[in-house]
Amino acid sequence: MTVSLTTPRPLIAGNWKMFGLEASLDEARAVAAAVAQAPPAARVAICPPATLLHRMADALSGESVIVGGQDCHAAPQGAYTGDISAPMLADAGATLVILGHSERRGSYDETCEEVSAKVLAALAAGLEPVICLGETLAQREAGQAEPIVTGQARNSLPDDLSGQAFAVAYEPVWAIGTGLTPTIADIAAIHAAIRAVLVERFGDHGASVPILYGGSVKPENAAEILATPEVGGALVGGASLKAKDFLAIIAAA
Ligand SMILES: O=C(COP(=O)(O)O)[C@@H](O)CO
Repeated sequence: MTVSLTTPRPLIAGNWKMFGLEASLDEARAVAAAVAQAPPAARVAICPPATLLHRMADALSGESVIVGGQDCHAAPQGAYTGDISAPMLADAGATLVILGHSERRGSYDETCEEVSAKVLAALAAGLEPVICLGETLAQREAGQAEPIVTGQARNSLPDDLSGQAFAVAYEPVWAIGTGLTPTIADIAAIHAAIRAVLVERFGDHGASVPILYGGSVKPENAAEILATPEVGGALVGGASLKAKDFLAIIAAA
């Protein structure tokens, strides 16, 4: 991790996706207890399914582990069956929200423009958006990874983000849940390209926005990935479901 005076603490966020019932709260409690006992260098977040959000926020109230949502609608309320709005996430105790995850871009045809609108909705509700970007395997094999990801960065981030707390996550689609990861050189190259877009768009503020890496982050590879230039944290899927694994990744930061 390249840490400069303007670099905030790295962020290690667990995305539980559609996993977790009441009993899973014990894993979150175990993470919070360990973080309280030995405060890590990183900020720590857990993003459970919406059904657990309120209960997890209550269970972790007073702890330094923050709780986040996995998506939100761009409107604050309305007739949108099955959706959840940013003010609702905040009301349930979330302080952060993952937006534009490839599973949503892929399964729900979410466009960059929709993601951008959600970013504004999240900020208006006081949430810190974590905006996901990433190329497919076909795009990488066609030599298009960098233009695809920088294009997503340009189009998924609204113009006026000055002074706002947000983070970006580079998550190659082909690395999610597969055990595959890009080379460290490839991660560094894409992170540098994202950084250039952030600086071009937001000046000094863009220089300090954390850029997380996500995709098959495990205890075994976390230290090397987190030591890569411009990697400002990790967005962790499967390995965040077990406190032991998630804590090992947090310790690597
Ligand atoms: O999708 C992600 C990566 O999942 P892994 O199971 O860690 O490959 C990322 O958003 C974290 O959920």
